[in-house]
Amino acid sequence: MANLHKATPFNPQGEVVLDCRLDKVFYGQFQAVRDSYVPIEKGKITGFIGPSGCGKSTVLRSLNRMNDLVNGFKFEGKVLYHGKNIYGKKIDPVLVRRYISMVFQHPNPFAMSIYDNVAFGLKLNRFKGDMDEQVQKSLERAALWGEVKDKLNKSGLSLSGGQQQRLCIARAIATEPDVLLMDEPCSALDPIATRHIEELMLELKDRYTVAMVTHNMQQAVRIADNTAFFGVDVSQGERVGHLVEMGNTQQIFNDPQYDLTKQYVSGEFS
Ligand SMILES: Nc1ncnc2c1ncn2[C@@H]1O[C@H](COP(=O)(O)OP(=O)(O)OP(=O)(O)O)[C@@H](O)[C@H]1O
Repeated sequence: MANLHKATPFNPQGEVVLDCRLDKVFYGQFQAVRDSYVPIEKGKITGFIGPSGCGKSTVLRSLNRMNDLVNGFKFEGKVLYHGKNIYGKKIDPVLVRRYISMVFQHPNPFAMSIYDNVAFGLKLNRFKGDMDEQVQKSLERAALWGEVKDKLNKSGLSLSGGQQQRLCIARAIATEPDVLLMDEPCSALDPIATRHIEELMLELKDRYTVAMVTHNMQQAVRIADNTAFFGVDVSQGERVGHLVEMGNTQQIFNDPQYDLTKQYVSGEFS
């Protein structure tokens, strides 16, 4: 049997909010991910990079049980949130997603007003405070308030792509989550809107812990504090994604431990 690569565990200096050990992740009979230990450090941006199909989104979506909704999904491992396993028997996945929120690749505002988009999760969670204030605060934190304050009743779909993505971020942070998971949040945006979102993410990390999938290595260098590089293992005849290496972003890009990482970050394969 081939000697399977197992990454040297990354030990971050700071507090770990999500301590994630993904032993095996399946979609039906297909194993998508193996042996990946991915600690997410508090108040930092962690970037997930790697070639297509290496399991970046699968790992990200496993961190708030978003994949539970996929038929045949099976998770072996642990995701400890402040020490508690989110896959524990008595854990309510809806509550998990209240604290570990998600922003998707394509801006997906609901077909409702800007105000209602932000208030949506608050109503779902039976928010008891001042709704107007919370909606305003969320839009301010998402750097969108100035652009929409006079048209809160207009449809969220009437906004530009970059504004829609900021609206989705406002919606995601309205319930005051702890962790924001972002799956290629800028891939559908132009460079200016991308720059806005990146600046916003740098501001948000003071308040929220962020984990983000990106195909853009320059983006990882610009904004990620830590980087997890995933690869595809074909040694057993199937294509199984796994963590190759994780560390401080500077170390991953300037002094990687493994040849595979070196080749990827230098653009020798993609
Ligand atoms: N819902 C699903 N059902 C079955 N297989 C899936 C599902 N989602 C992903 N996969 C498979 O799992 C593997 C990992 O996919 P995933 O989307 O996590 O990779 P990725 O690294 O994010 O890819 P990309 O960079 O292309 O978005 C792929 O082989 C993919 O086809």
